[in-house]
Amino acid sequence: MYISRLALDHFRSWEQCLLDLAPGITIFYGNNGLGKTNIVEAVEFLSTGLSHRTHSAKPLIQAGQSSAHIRANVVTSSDNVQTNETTYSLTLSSRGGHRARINNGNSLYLRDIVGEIPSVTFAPEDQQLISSDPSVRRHFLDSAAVSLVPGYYELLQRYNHIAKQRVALLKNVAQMRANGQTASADLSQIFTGLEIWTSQLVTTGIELTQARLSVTEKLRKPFERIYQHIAGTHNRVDLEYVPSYEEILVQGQSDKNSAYDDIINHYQRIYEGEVAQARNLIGPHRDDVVFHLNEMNAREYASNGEMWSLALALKMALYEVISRESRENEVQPLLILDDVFAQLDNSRRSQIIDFASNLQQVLITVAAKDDVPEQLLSENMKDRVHFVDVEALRATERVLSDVPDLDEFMRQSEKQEETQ
Ligand SMILES: Nc1ncnc2c1ncn2[C@@H]1O[C@H](COP(=O)(O)OP(=O)(O)OP(=O)(O)O)[C@@H](O)[C@H]1O
Repeated sequence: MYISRLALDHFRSWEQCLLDLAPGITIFYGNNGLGKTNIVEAVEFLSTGLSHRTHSAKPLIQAGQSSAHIRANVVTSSDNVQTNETTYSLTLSSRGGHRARINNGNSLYLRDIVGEIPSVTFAPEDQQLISSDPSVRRHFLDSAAVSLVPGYYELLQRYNHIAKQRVALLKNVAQMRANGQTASADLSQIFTGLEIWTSQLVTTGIELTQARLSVTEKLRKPFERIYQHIAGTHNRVDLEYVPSYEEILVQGQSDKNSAYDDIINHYQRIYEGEVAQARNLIGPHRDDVVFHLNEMNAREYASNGEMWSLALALKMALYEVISRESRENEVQPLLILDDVFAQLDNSRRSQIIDFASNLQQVLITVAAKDDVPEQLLSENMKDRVHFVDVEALRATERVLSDVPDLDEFMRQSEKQEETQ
């Protein structure tokens, strides 16, 4: 699978951008701040509904605009013979409620197309995957699960919505108590609401926890094998999912109902604390993942280099698992390497290039052409490696941005091609 054409409209710093892409390795180069990461971030968002740089879609929309568009023509092929071309388009709105479309079909939600173009992104932020706070590791789990668990994106959105509603009610209770309203019809209505939202939170949270558990289980073995390949077979590594709903691990996955009862009891025990802090004190939004390196918690003991290797092995494992699971559809995920070479030593750089060399499509960003590793410039890679000068692309944008509407813009550029 590869993207043959990418069009952006009011996405981050891009007023408009139209790019034809080929299978193989495409390297976007240009000075800092030109918009290289913005291009690959658009692909990542279209693929996963998530960005490695932001938790909300708002910053993805060009400042001063109310919406942004991403459109990608995706070619699926087997044995390099093109079999199908599909156009995925997504309109991000600053008011939320993003809309998507496949070819000229009906209007869809973002959740309907998430995972259709599987991808894995390596970014400089990966170095902090092991060491930084749990939200970064949860983001990794979510981006893995959207490609591996059908319906996960919607489940996550649902959970976040329920969690927000529940917090609003906890705040109401705290407010009413502060005002001395300890018994009123309003308060008993809030209690009923709280009971309903808690029940929904637990049901959705259990599903989310089980999905994350299954993703971690799928990653564990390939992660260990790949880490040993990178760092030597004497190393033992493991991945441990630490769910906030620890009752799930005690009960075992099959016993959903008794886990439900135990978690509801847990919420009852911590109710006073939740009201005092106006927060959901337990739930998948507090999950974490622990990396064990030679029986030690890597977060506390691993060196910087080891943390890089753990993160690379994890991402490579994810790539392998997604490839394996989508094999029957003959879909090979896209690989995005955003500005990673400058931070890696020669050995890790080689490992990542060996990994990327034969994949169907790899999108790479580098600040300068000199940052491109030698291996990618060798004679035998010549036919597979393509370069995009992002400064020149910006210059084209200025000409094309006279056309205000993306659809019109796409039609014009297609017509232009036909006449050439
Ligand atoms: N929503 C937005 N609206 C307008 N401009 C934005 C928006 N979000 C980011 N930018 C601009 O995009 C630019 C950064 O783009 P990007 O991160 O793609 O750069 P880059 O070419 O990858 O640079 P580097 O090599 O430093 O990583 C910055 O100038 C930033 O101000």
